Amino acid sequence: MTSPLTENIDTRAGRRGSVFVRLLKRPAGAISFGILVLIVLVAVFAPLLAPYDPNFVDLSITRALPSPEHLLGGDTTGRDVLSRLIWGTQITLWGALVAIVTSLVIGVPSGLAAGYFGGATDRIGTWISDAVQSVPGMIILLIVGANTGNDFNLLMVTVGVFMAPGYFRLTRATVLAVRNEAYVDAAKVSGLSHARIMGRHVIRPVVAPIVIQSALTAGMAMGMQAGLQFLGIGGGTTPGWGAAMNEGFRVMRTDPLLLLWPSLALGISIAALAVLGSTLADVVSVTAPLPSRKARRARRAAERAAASGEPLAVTASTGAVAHAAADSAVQIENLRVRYETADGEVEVVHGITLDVAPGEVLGIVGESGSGKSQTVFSVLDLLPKTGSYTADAIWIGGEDVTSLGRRDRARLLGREIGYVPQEPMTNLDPSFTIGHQLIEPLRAVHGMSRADAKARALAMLERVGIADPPRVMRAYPHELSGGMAQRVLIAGAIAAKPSVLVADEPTTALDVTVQAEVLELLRELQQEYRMALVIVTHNFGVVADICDRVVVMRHGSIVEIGEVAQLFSTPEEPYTRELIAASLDGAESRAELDRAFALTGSTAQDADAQEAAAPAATDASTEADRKEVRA
Ligand SMILES: Nc1ncnc2c1ncn2[C@@H]1O[C@H](COP(=O)(O)OP(=O)(O)OP(=O)(O)O)[C@@H](O)[C@H]1O
Repeated sequence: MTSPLTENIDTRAGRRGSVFVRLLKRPAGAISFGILVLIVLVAVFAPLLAPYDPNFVDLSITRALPSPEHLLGGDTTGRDVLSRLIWGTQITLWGALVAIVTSLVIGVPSGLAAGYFGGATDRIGTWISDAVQSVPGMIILLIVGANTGNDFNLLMVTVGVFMAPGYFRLTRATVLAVRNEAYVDAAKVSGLSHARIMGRHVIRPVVAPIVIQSALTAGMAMGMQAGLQFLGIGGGTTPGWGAAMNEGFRVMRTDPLLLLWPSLALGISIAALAVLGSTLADVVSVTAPLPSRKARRARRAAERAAASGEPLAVTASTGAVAHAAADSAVQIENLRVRYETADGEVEVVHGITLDVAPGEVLGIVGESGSGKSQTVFSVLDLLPKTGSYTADAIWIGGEDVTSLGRRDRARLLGREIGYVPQEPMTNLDPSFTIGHQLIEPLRAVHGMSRADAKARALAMLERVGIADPPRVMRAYPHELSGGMAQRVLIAGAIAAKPSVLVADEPTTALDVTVQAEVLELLRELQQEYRMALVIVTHNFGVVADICDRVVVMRHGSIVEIGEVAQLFSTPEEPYTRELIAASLDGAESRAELDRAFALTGSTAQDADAQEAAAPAATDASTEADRKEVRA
């Protein structure tokens, strides 16, 4: 029997094959790769391949033309040209390797830190990178050469330092593009450390551009090294290609072959590296990442505000609290969120106060742009770099977290607070299997053994209604439907049994048939684990279905807070009345649904039960629908 997962599998990735196979399928890729493999083999086996000692002088072959004994002839001092070229391959590749490793070691971590942390780290890193680029490299190389007795390795390290800004800029730009991706936020919320997020999730998209850049940089390093030896710097007695070119250049008129051989070797190597780099770029087809969810949302909201002529900042209004801070699961006092924009600082949440009791379900409802997400992002400490908040206090689990350092604050994530995002797909890292993404936080944050973490992950997947947990553990995110991905994220969010679960519009990105199941699942889990649940939504239907109390927000302020039943029956604010009318207008009531089901001989509850029993099958049809729509 085919499992729902198999039905859902998107086989495009498999058909495309690995990058390496695709590279070799292109003639340019195969030829350049073949040439480079040959060059590396020559370098590695130089002692076996070279027929003579590269420095052995036999005056009888001085400036000799090619012959069966000396295939490329002899040089001006009577040494075998072929042997020197073969040994030269080794020294040339070694020099390029030293330069590349140096620039990678300096450029990639600093670019990663600058892009990921931004702010002062970014400014200082960029300033140093610009400064290094503005220094005349050749003069520094001459100084290093003169003061170190032309030490070859030190010279190549210096070349590496001057090439590091290339890696810095590339890494920084790539990280800037992904650092606001939802899966990076999801990794933060699951409690992973910055170092781990950078080392596992942020570095992935950097790898392909770095490999491509390295192919090009290797060619440049070879050219630099040959250039230095050509100028008589760093050559010494080493038979590098640059030194051979220097010698050949001096006798170019009488013995042109002595210049030809090393020039050919260098030219072919650099060309092969350049062709390999550009073919690799084609194969990987590195495209600019899409703008992040937050950026898209900010842009949409700004466009809406501009179209309606509404100012972003409105008069502040505070909410009310129903529980003492120490008894609350979450309590926020006078929260303000601000953003730096091109027009200066803009306040988008204006001093709101609210609380959530342990085991309570609180809905935060409001139209798009009302500040719901900014409120929960502040609690989760997930505001983007341009955003900041101030609050008199934010209590989580009876502790005021505003007095905690960033590190201690981050420790709460994944333990005290779980987070279920709006867009399940973008919150899963496409580079790792589902199993890895569930197991990693359990091991890193909760110190579980691999076996325990795996058992917990499997149990959680089963609990959230995944039909074949072992199979889903081995799957990649693109192999899941939206509903399955959201169940996976819910499993991850509750795996550590947090006391508060924050769900930011958890059903918005899902098919309507799956929305009800996911809400039902959240409600069941909230009751089973006795968690507080904060659910952000723009839909009063969701509020009516699942919440105990509701906070109505508009333009960054709280309009009304109340028990759901009371708010529905006697809303105090005209805006709440409008919102309820707009949300429920046209929606079928439970009674209507039951009547409809009665005609077919079943009830709405029966239908819910059937859906819950076959969630993955519904997901499969959802995915099929999605594919149809895509087609
Ligand atoms: N990065 C940003 N820069 C500037 N303003 C921002 C940024 N992100 C959000 N905002 C602004 O903050 C306000 C509140 O946004 P928020 O994301 O909280 O809205 P929301 O109520 O969650 O809306 P939605 O239902 O669309 O998610 C909006 O006016 C938005 O323009």
